[in-house]
Amino acid sequence: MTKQAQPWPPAGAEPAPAHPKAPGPGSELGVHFTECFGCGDELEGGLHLRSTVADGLTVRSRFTVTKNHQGAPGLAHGGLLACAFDEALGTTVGNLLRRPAVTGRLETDFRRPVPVGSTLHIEARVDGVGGRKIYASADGRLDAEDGPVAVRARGLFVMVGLEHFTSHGDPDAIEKFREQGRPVREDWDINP
Ligand SMILES: CCCCC/C=C\C/C=C\C/C=C\C/C=C\CCCC(=O)SCCNC(=O)CCNC(=O)[C@H](O)C(C)(C)COP(=O)(O)OP(=O)(O)OC[C@H]1O[C@@H](n2cnc3c(N)ncnc32)[C@H](O)[C@@H]1OP(=O)(O)O
Repeated sequence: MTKQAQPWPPAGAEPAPAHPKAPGPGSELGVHFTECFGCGDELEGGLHLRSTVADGLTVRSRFTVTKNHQGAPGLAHGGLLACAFDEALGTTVGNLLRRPAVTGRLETDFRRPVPVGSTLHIEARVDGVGGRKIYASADGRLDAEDGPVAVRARGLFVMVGLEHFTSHGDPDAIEKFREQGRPVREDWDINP
């Protein structure tokens, strides 16, 4: 049986303009939570992904693969590459639309091996919105912004209210998150 490619974003999705208070081109997005495995600076073995707004609805992220991220000897583990894309897509959605959202679905295509020591340059964009659903996609290139594509990903994010985090998360960690003062500021649209 032939598998039919599904349109992306799906029919019915609409273009999603950046939030009026979204950080502009050239803005460094920083760490959203210091204990985050994707971007946090407190975890030695974390991915330490760093992100910068490019233009429009695009964010460029960088992640250097270390020995902490291996699957096969000397090569990145696919699950950790998926984590890097979850982070890159999530930070794109969160910061540009300024709505709390969580990953509902994440698809990854692994096209080339990613060696330890290489840097993955991930370009992510918001493709559209339909109701509470946000569609985003990203390409990851090896060692340069115009390097060969190693990984591609698509994510479906679902807008949630703050209660998603307060009712399911750890109160102490949430308190630490609040004390860090980021990224929930007055200019976020909190209630979906
Ligand atoms: C003080 C607290 C902190 C506040 C934080 C605030 C801001 C965030 C901060 C910074 C942002 C910056 C950076 C972020 C960086 C990285 C982000 C990483 C993101 C993650 O790593 S996050 C962890 C993994 N993630 C989860 O832990 C989610 C577990 N999950 C659930 O919590 C529920 O499952 C939920 C909420 C997803 C939906 O549940 P729900 O009950 O609210 O809504 P429902 O089920 O009705 O879905 C609504 C519509 O989405 C469609 N839909 C849902 N899932 C789908 C799927 N898989 N495939 C296709 N469609 C799907 C339905 O079909 C329906 O579509 P329709 O409306 O058309 O019917």
